[in-house]
Amino acid sequence: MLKTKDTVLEIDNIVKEFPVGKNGKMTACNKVSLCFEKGKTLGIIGESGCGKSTLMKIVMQLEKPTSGQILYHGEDITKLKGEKLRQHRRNIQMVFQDPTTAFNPKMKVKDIICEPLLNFGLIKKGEKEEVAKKYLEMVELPAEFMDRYPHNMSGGQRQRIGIARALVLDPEVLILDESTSALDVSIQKNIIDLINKIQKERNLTIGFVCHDIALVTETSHTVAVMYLGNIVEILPGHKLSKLAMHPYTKALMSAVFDLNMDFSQPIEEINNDISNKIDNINACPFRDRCDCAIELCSRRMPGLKKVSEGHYVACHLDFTV
Ligand SMILES: Nc1ncnc2c1ncn2[C@@H]1O[C@H](COP(=O)(O)OP(=O)(O)OP(=O)(O)O)[C@@H](O)[C@H]1O
Repeated sequence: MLKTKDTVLEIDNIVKEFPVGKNGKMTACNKVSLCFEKGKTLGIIGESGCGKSTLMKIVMQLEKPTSGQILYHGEDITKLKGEKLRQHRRNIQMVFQDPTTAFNPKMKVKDIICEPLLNFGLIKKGEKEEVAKKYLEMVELPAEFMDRYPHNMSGGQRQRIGIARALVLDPEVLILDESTSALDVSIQKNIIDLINKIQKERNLTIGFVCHDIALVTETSHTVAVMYLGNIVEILPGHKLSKLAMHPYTKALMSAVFDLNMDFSQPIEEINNDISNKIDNINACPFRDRCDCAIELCSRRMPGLKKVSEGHYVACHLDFTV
């Protein structure tokens, strides 16, 4: 995935290893490179344990990478420390899966929304009501909600407060890590519509991590497919079902879109034992589950190759024939 003049944030060759046992290690992200474009949504999909959240935590500076860089407008933010890092945090904000756990239950909505601004000394206490009203309006909640406590709200309403709080510092990039997964389908749709609306209004750049492939397809301009720490395919979101080429992406898609699927049969589970698989850097990580695997797949890791504009696949199969 190539950097363009509109690239805001670049994940550059990120490796994240976690220690396992006494001397072992597990690679949660293996040389991942991705670009976030101004005003666009980059969706990241893949089964549980493939490394999506770890990657987003590195982007958010909640985890340090083992190697690689995160470039925000060309500056490596993994090297930032102290006040520079604190100030940088305003640029990239995150909405968590369950905002309830992130909120102080003793704080009123207006305090929750305004806390980041007060922390940065950007408003005075007397301005809280005015700011809370503006942001409640943005997330389509009535102004009276400012005096409520989080436990007096529904899950969807709480998530709207989470979005308001994340946007109050006017970040350029918003990371949504399974931010709608805990909600009912109809509420999910409302939240996604709201995020799409805010994205257009603010030209917001979004990173969208989600299990729901249909939702990602609908929302993301570009989708990156992750398997055992590796990006195996990158393609335009709205063409995901039509253009998917990597055998893993196709398997994911068929599990979602095949209406003739026999649901009485168990869906094949991901092998979560990542540790001994991913560290074989001389092989394709998907080879053991791939019906199309050839001899080369066991001895060489395929790199991402461009197959058409905005479409990259990491597979030894020849897609030109
Ligand atoms: N702090 C940690 N220490 C050790 N291993 C970790 C740590 N954090 C994550 N992992 C491992 O790294 C791998 C990737 O985890 P991660 O949470 O990034 O996956 P994910 O794709 O976001 O999964 P999910 O969708 O279930 O949240 C997993 O095997 C996980 O067990």
